[in-house]
Amino acid sequence: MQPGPTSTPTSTSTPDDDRTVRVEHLTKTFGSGPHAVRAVDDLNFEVRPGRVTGFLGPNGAGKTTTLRMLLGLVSPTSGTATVGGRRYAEIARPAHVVGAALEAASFHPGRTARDHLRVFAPQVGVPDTRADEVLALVGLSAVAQRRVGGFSLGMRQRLALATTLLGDPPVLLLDEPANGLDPEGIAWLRGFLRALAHEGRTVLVSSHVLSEVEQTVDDVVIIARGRLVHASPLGELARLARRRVEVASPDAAALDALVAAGGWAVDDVRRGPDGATYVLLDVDTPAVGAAAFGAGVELHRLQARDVGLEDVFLQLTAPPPGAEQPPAGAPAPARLDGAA
Ligand SMILES: Nc1ncnc2c1ncn2[C@@H]1O[C@H](COP(=O)(O)OP(=O)(O)OP(=O)(O)O)[C@@H](O)[C@H]1O
Repeated sequence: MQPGPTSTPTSTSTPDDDRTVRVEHLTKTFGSGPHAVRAVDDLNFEVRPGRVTGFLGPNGAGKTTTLRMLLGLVSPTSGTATVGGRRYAEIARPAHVVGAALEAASFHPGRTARDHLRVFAPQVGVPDTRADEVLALVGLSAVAQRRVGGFSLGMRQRLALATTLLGDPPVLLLDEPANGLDPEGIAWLRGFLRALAHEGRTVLVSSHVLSEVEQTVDDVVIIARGRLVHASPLGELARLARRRVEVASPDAAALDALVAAGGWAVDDVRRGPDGATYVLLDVDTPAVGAAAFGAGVELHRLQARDVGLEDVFLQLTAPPPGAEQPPAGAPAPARLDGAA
């Protein structure tokens, strides 16, 4: 069984508010004039402790820039990014409050895993012995004395996680931690992040692929073009997935009449020498089948085509129609859920 990341749950020692990550009216514009890039645009969201939150958006959506602002590595053009109500620069012992792994960390290839951590231990203010503790947490004890240069990508990701855990922080900000992991590595990461959240920590994990984190996260914050497009528990996102039914008949006129009589919303219709095919929304196959049977309409196909979560994610983050390269600061698409 996967050991918990620490033996002392943080939930009893740290008040909830100290672990809340909050982004308010956060905006970052890089450059100025015609070449300005609005990487983050009036972004608002909150990440709660005791849960794993997926911070999702396509490449270039502004995830890394937001995380960098939370870590005080980039200053906002306006708005605030805080952990426990404080900007990173105002936190007294930051490594004991926020653990962060941004992009693939660079390791000195000649150093052993243990030495890598021992270099960081004094900066964080923990004893050398903490290196072995965090190596054990991420399952790297057996390779503690091996040089990092020979590590696989998965081992490097684990070492990066171990580094973030040195100060036993209650808040973890992880940028694409599943990147490049094989299915076994992803399964391990899932269990590990869930254990961290179970201890009462705040875990924010960015990804540009929802399916990568779908089985890990409790909540989702989805951004596109620097703006919030959706924030909710994962279950609410699933409710946005609309049911679809594909129905085909060799008698196009009869199918037209059936669809009109049913009053169903039509997502798509195709006509050809073999008749017509409709894709209907928010209806199920028994309802369409029963109506066709009742009206005596011959069907050649009747098939459910449910929309998966990934489709909802793509729909939410798709560029507005006709805007392949949206200009800096372009307005976000309409929110499907009215999220704030
Ligand atoms: N230092 C910078 N100078 C200029 N533009 C930048 C800078 N950093 C980021 N950007 C731009 O800001 C936008 C958001 O980038 P960011 O890296 O935050 O997105 P992301 O969602 O993390 O994407 P990815 O998944 O590809 O890492 C992009 O258009 C990027 O090119």
